Amino acid sequence: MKLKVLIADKFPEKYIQELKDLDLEVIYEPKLGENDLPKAAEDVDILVVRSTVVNEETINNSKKLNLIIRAGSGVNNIAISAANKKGIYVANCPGMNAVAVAELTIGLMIALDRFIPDNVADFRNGIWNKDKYSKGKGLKGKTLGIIGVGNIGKEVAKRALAFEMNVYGKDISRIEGVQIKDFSEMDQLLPLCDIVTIHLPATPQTKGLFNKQMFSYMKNGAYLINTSRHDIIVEEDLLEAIKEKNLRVALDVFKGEPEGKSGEVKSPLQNNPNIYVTHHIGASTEQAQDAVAEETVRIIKHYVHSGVIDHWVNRAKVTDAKYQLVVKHYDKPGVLASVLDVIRQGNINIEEIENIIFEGGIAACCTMKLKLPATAEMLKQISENPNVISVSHVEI
Ligand SMILES: NC(=O)c1ccc[n+]([C@@H]2O[C@H](COP(=O)([O-])OP(=O)(O)OC[C@H]3O[C@@H](n4cnc5c(N)ncnc54)[C@H](O)[C@@H]3O)[C@@H](O)[C@H]2O)c1
Ligand SMILES: O=C(O)[C@H](O)COP(=O)(O)O
Repeated sequence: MKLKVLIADKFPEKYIQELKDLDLEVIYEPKLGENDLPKAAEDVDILVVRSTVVNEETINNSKKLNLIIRAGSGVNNIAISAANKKGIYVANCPGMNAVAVAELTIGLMIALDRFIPDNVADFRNGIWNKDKYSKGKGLKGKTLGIIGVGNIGKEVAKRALAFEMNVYGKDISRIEGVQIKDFSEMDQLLPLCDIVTIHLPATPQTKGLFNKQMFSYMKNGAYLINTSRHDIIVEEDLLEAIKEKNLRVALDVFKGEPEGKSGEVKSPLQNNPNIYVTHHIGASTEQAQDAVAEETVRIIKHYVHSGVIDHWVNRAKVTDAKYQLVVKHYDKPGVLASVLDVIRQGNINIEEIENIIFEGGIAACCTMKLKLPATAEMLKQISENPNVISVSHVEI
């Protein structure tokens, strides 16, 4: 039976055809919303989404779902904890839309500095105002703080350096791959920045990070750009900070973003002259959408042909494994079963296991990560199997 793939978001036609060529049953329903998915994904093996929400109900209701691919970067629209409980893989396409988001970020930076959207709006309303709009500060030599220096943050850094800006960064990991000054504390970094741009994932640690306190560290009149996720900013605190400090702000994401691709929108940010909002278009260039779709097809192809999930995001980062047992053995039926039987009798849980065959198919090596140590007696029993070549056991 063919594997069934549901694509529940906009996806380029060329790549849908590539999936069909893999002998998969492909269902393309780009208009499905969060509430349609529990029924629509009930019977599919692979689900591909962009920002469409895959909630707990969709996951719990699914009968065969094995892989959810976020055709994009942020996976916060997927109920990962529910997927974990059912052993459903979640993967994404990291870096594939990074350039597109970086380009939008630079665009927003210039738009803020030169009041481009207001220029256009006035012109469309028959108003000429060279005087009012001739107050750009210029970007050269200004200090940019990049919060979250991952795939997107790095692309922003490269472009800002080409603009001859001072570029500083803050990340939980060491910043590598771009030559920018790495700050560990926001209260040290934010007061230096003329422009702050946020490129963080939405996680429990980043939720509400930009609150009253963070805004208190920012310079009067600084620009703030957020193209990541709305939850990182406390919007009420932002509105206060705009009043108090005359911050100027550009957002590609905001609270209450409509689920559909078109329709009405209502937000308390709407009538504030210090705020520009774009329509969550960071990733929406033809180049980025092609790159994301190509990567999605590659992930599916690799999974179908080898069972390997690339960019698997819900694999446990740490397990309870404390010991490693490596058994080299002749690759014959029943050898591994006998080793596993010894471990079972010792009531030890195997957290991870991998069996690799040497060229020629005669010998193999099985590496097991164990929760508890194997006893000397167990190791002796395993070694005594004539088909076992060697045994090693270490604490990890
Ligand atoms: N507007 C759009 O269309 C659009 C497009 C793509 C991505 N995004 C959003 O941008 C986010 C970033 O995308 P990316 O591709 O650069 O992701 P990424 O994973 O490559 O980079 C995120 C960086 O944030 C860092 N980080 C995580 N938690 C942190 C914390 N608490 N403090 C400091 N640093 C932290 C990580 O170490 C990493 O370097 C995505 O998660 C997504 O939400 C938006
Ligand atoms: O995380 C992402 O990749 C972006 O938010 C893009 O979202 P989209 O695919 O819905 O445009």
